[in-house]
Amino acid sequence: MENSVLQLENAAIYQRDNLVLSKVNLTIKTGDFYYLIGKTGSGKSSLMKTLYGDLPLREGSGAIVGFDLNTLKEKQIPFLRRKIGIVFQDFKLLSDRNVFDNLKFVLKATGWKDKNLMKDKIHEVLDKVGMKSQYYKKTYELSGGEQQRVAIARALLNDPELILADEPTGNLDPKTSLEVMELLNSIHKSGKTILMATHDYQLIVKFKQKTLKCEGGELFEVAQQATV
Ligand SMILES: Nc1ncnc2c1ncn2[C@@H]1O[C@H](COP(=O)(O)OP(=O)(O)OP(=O)(O)O)[C@@H](O)[C@H]1O
Repeated sequence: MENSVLQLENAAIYQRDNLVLSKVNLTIKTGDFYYLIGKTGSGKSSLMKTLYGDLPLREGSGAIVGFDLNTLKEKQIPFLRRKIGIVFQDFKLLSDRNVFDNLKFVLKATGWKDKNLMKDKIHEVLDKVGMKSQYYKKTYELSGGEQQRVAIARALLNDPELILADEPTGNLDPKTSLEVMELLNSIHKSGKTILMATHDYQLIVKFKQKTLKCEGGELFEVAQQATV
């Protein structure tokens, strides 16, 4: 489909030999924001991992940000990950270096060379997440919410076509979760496409978006949650 960034057709999602989801049909277009919900063990993370090349797509067809998931080779995975920003529940920042160097590490690993351009880009993304003034801090000096902001900044570095966020508020208290969600919402409003797995009912009620549910080994779209 013309402006789709993600398309799965009749896909089956496996963890080793266990079939986790079958008959998955999904199209995400530029500018969409989808939640991915479902009980623990229902397959949310397995689907995400298949999308960023951590699990192979063995059945059905799949395309993401211009890559064919059926024929994706190991050596293409870093290039795929340059075009998607991934945000994890546990932030996955490097604790031995400061905020600036965490982001510089990613830029260097993805082919950036010019020091001034790297510096400008790092300050630009940190500014977007409200962390510009804390660029010199070690990541262990930051609160969970601040660490997740830096992780979101990291996901924005290469101007991704799609952001995959797997339980981004899972380690945060309710107030901080709301703040991080507001940030993701503003990033969406600035034109980014987001797929976000979450357990957090508070958030999906407050910030209504299109919602996909994993249940009974299948994936389907459900009505947006009504305000309670
Ligand atoms: N590394 C693995 N090897 C084998 N099976 C796995 C592995 N990881 C997950 N599974 C199984 O795959 C199924 C789906 O797990 P998955 O982590 O995708 O669920 P989830 O919806 O993300 O759950 P949660 O909300 O708890 O993160 C579960 O039955 C789980 O036990």
